[in-house]
Amino acid sequence: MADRSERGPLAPTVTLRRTFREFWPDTRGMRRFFAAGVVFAVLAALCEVIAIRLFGHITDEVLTTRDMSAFWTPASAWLGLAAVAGVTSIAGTYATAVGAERFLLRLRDRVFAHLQKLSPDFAENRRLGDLMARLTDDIEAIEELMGSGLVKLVTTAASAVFFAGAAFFIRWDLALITLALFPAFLIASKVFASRFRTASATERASNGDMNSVIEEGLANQALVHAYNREASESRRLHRAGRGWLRANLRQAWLAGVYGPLMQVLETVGLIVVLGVGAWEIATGRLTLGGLLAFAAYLAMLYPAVQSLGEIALTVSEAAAGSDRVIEVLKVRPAVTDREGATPLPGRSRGAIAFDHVTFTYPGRKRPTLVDLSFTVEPGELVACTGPSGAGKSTLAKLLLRFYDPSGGRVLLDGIDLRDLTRASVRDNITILHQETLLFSGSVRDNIAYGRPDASTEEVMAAAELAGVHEFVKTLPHGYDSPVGQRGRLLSGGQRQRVAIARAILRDAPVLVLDEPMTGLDEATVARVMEPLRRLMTGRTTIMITHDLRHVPRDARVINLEPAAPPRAPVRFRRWASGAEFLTR
Ligand SMILES: Nc1ncnc2c1ncn2[C@@H]1O[C@H](COP(=O)(O)OP(=O)(O)OP(=O)(O)O)[C@@H](O)[C@H]1O
Repeated sequence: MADRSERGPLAPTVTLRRTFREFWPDTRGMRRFFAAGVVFAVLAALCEVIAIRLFGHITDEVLTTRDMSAFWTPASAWLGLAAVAGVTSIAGTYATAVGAERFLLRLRDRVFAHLQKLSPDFAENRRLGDLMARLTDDIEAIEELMGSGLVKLVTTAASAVFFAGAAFFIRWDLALITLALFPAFLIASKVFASRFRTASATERASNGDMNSVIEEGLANQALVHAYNREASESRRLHRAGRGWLRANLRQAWLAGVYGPLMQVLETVGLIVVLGVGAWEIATGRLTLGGLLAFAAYLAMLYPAVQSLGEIALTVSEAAAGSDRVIEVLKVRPAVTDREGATPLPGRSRGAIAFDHVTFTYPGRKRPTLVDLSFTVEPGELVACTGPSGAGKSTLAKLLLRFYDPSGGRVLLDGIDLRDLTRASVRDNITILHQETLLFSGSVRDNIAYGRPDASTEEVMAAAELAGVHEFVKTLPHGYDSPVGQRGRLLSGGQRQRVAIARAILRDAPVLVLDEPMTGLDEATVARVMEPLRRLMTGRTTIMITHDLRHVPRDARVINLEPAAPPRAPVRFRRWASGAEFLTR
């Protein structure tokens, strides 16, 4: 069998201006740190300019004349300047780091908060490792563009101006000759920057691919072992790693060629200066100290110009990261609170109605639900059955407003869910999923997840009702025992009972059970059933299940058929046993 593909598509390229428009507001509050970084770095550069001038002075006044008495004053000044340059440089680096780290924190928070607003299906349909890479490495790349990169750009440009200015001050005509090389610098960096951007985009995407393979492989390790797929998973990682390696080598090659090319240009400049300078000294228009200082300014100026070119490469790399983050930020939540939406007044009575609901998933052509109508009275238990793919779980997603119907209405207490705030709808509904969802943390943390303010007594009482107490007694640290990643340290039945305790503690008036018995054996089902009945008591319950054996006898049964347009309107038919079928 062929191995699964691990390559995700490259994110669409966005312009630098769009990147700045998107992220510049996030630098609010940090700009003063970046400004301080610039000021200190510029001060340090100024110190260097003066130090070189002192070096020229010492050459002419001490070395050429061999007069030691003229040495001490400029030498002490030079030392003082070096100390000032050191301190300002440290201050600049630290201020920039403070701004950069705070910006990173804010940006990560923002992107994560955005991801949290998207429908849960979004994360499920994406490769988690790739999403994680966007929240870590790609965000760092954006910081390099907007924060430390910008500081570097301004300070390097300022240094270049200082060194060029000082060179002009010594000999403007000589400086003009050397400046003639600058266009060559700029053309070279432009040519390299576009290639570097393509290589960086590939490298970013490959990084996401590798993360995805590692995340999936570790999360599904039991499946990998059971199916003897260790070697193929390793091959997948190797392939993703090779993609990353190729992209990195391409970057290294470009950076490697770029450096020496700049050096050649730099050397040409220096040789021209020395040649012309020697001739000027011979004609007495320039001192040796002047020429050496000029050459030293040039030796500082060229790396600064080279750095400017390198910043263009960093910008390319950062832009590739920002493309990937903007791609995620552009995804709009499937559902938002409409203007004027109000919270549900008080606790819901638990009256639910689906009124001619039609629903098509975004990006799908065929509807999943067509013209579906039914009601559930307060406190009633309704079992929803039907073949796989009929749309049973979709019904739960509409009730929790993960999506809005494409046609018709879903009502809670007679109010269209779209007129209510999402938070108040979800506060009144608890869902128990097919796969019990637990966070790594203690048993207590997981039970209190829906009500973090609950007292220990309340947690214990819920645990008692859910049958958690009997197995918690056997755990080494009782309620403080860790449940492991996704609750893997507990058995399936234990996990389900923790989830029931969590639901009992939350005490919402509406309960949705989405195949809560899936994967449990008969003995475990029997143990879970009793706590489940306690949970259902007094609540409106929709129980989604394949298996009618788990449905309590007093339940009204709704059978959902897969949508097959064109369809006739939905109507109920009495079933011999008293249950009802949804038919079309
Ligand atoms: N996020 C999604 N995006 C696109 N289509 C989806 C999505 N989730 C479900 N579907 C499609 O909607 C249809 C109904 O899915 P749903 O999960 O509601 O069925 P179900 O009746 O609960 O099935 P099962 O009993 O197997 O869990 C399926 O054809 C499925 O492929």
